[in-house]
Amino acid sequence: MTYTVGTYLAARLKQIGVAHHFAVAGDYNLILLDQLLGYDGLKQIYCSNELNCSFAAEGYARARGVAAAIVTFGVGALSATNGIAGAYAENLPVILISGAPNSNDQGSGRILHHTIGKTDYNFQLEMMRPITCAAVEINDAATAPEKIDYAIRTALAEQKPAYISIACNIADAPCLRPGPMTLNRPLRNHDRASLKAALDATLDWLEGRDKPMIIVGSKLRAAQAQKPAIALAEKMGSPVAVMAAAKSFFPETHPSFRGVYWGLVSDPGVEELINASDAVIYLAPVFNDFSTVGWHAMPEGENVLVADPDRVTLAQTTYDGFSLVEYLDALTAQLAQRGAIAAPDAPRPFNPTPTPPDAPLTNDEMTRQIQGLMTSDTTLFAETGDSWFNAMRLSLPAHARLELEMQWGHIGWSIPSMFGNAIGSQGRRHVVMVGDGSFQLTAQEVSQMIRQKLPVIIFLINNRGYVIEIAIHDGPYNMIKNWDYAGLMDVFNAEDGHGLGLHARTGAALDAAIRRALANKEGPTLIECALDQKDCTKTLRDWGLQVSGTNGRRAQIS
Ligand SMILES: Cc1ncc(Cn2nnc(CCOP(=O)(O)OP(=O)(O)O)c2C)c(N)n1
Ligand SMILES: [Mg+2]
Repeated sequence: MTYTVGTYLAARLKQIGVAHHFAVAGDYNLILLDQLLGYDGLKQIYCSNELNCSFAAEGYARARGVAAAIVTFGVGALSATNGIAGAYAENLPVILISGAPNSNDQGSGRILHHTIGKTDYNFQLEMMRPITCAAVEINDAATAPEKIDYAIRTALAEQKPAYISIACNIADAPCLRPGPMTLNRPLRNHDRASLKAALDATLDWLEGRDKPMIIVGSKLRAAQAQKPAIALAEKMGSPVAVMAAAKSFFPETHPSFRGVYWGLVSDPGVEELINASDAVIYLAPVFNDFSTVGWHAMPEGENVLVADPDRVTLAQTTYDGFSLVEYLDALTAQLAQRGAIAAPDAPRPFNPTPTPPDAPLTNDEMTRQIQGLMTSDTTLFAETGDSWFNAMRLSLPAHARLELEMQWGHIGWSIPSMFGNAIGSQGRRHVVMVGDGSFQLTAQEVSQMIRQKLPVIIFLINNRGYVIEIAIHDGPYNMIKNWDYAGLMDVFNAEDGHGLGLHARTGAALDAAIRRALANKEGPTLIECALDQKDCTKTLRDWGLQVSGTNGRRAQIS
C-alpha cells in the first residue's frame, strides 16, 4: 500500500483505537476526509456544526480514551476551539485536525477565504497553542510523520488535546509508511530518589495517625489511577469520599465509600468524617471556585496530603518526577494492612416517597424515577445546571458512569458529548439530564443521534429558564424563549422515524414515558419534564448563595 499524509494519519488513529472520527466538511478538508474515509477500520461520523463536533470527540474520548475531530480552516476550527478548550480543562486527549490553505499560498501575499483577510494565516495556530499540549502545521509530506506522531504521543502522555493542520494539497501527497504506535502512555521519566523521598515522608506522616480519609478528585481517571486508589483504600481500611466532579470515579458499592464531598453541600456526614480525620489524602483533586463552593472548602493544615497526577505535596514539601500510579502502587505495597472498613449502615440520603401519580411533576419525583434507570451499564451525562445537583443525589451501581464537565462548564456540552460517547460505547445505556437553557445551544446533535439510531434517553428539564443562574443572581437575562422541546423530535425526524418526543407533566406520565423510552431501541427519546421554576434542589440554592458571595467580593484595591 502506498501511504499518503492522510492515510498515515488514518493509520495512527486506528493504531490508538480511534475507530470513529467526527467531522464537518469544508473545502480545505475534503481531500483529507477522502483519505480517512477510504481507510479500512475507520468510520467517519458527521456533526451538525464544529462546536458539536469538538464536543462529540470529547465525549468519545471519555468512552475510548482518545478521539479525533476533523474540521475546515478558520470558520470550522475556531468554532471547535470551545470544545477543545473544554477537553483541555477536562484532561481529555482530543486530536483536532484542521484542513488548511494550499501550501503554495503560504508566504504568497494572497488573501484567502475562511481567513481573517490578512496574508498571514498563522492566527489559527496561535489560537490553538494555549488550549492544546501540542500544535503543528503540515505544509509538506516529508515532515508530516514526525509532526503527526509528536502531536498524538504528546496528547496521550499529557492527557490533553493536540492540534494538527494539514494543507489541502498535502493530504494526498505520498508519505512514509508508519511503524507501530499503541494507546499506552509513557510513564513520566520517573525520578526514583524523589519517589523514595515522597514515600518515606508519607510513611512517617501516617505513623500514629489512625483516622485516615481519602478524597478522590476529578483528575484520577486521566491519571489512570482508579484501581490503585481502591487498593490504597483497602490497605488503609480508610473511608473514601469523592469530590463532585469525580462522582463515579470510585465505586459507590465499595464498603469504603461514604459519599460526595462538596463543602457545605456535601452528602450527610461526609464533612464530619473529614473534620474528624487526622490524615486527609486528596487524590488528583481540582480545587476551583465551584468545587470548593467559593473557596470555603479548601484543604489546609498539616493533616492534609495532596497527591496530584505528577506531584505529591505534604508538610510544606513537594515531590515530583513520578506518576500517581507509581506513587500509589509503591505506597500500598509498603503500608501495613490496617483493619477492613465496614460498609455504612446509613440509608441512601436521597430516598423520596413517590408522589401521587397525577400530581404535578416535581424535581424529586423526576430524580427518583431517573434513579430507577441507573444500572451497572448506564452512562449518565449531567449538564451544567440543577442537573449537577440532581446527579449528586443519585446512588450509582458498580460500573455505572457519570460524566460531568464541571471545570469548563459549557452549557449545551452534554448533548453532543453524549452523542460522541454513545458512538464510542454502544451497548451501554445512555441517559442525559439537561436543562432547557443548555439544550438550546446544541440541540441539533439530537438529529445526529436519530441518524445514527442511538437509543439515548434525554431528560429535558423544562423549568422555564436558567435556574442555576437564578440561584447565583437573578435578572431578566435568566428568562428564555420556551420551545416545544418534545415537538422538536418531529422536526428532526423528517423522513426518519426513530426519534421520539414525549411530555411528562406528572409522575405517572414520566413513568409511562420512561417505559416507552426503554422500548425505543432505534433512536433517541426526549422526555420533556415540566417543572416549576422554583422547584430546584436545596443544594443548588445553598451553593448558589456561596458562589454569589464569592463573585461579589469587593476589589481589594479601590
Ligand atoms: C456557553 C455558556 N454560556 C453561558 C453560561 C452561563 N450559564 N451557566 N448555566 C446557565 C443556565 C443553565 O440553564 P439550564 O440548562 O436551563 O439549567 P437549570 O439550572 O436546570 O435551569 C448559563 C446561562 C455557560 N455556563 N456556558
Ligand atoms: Mg432551566
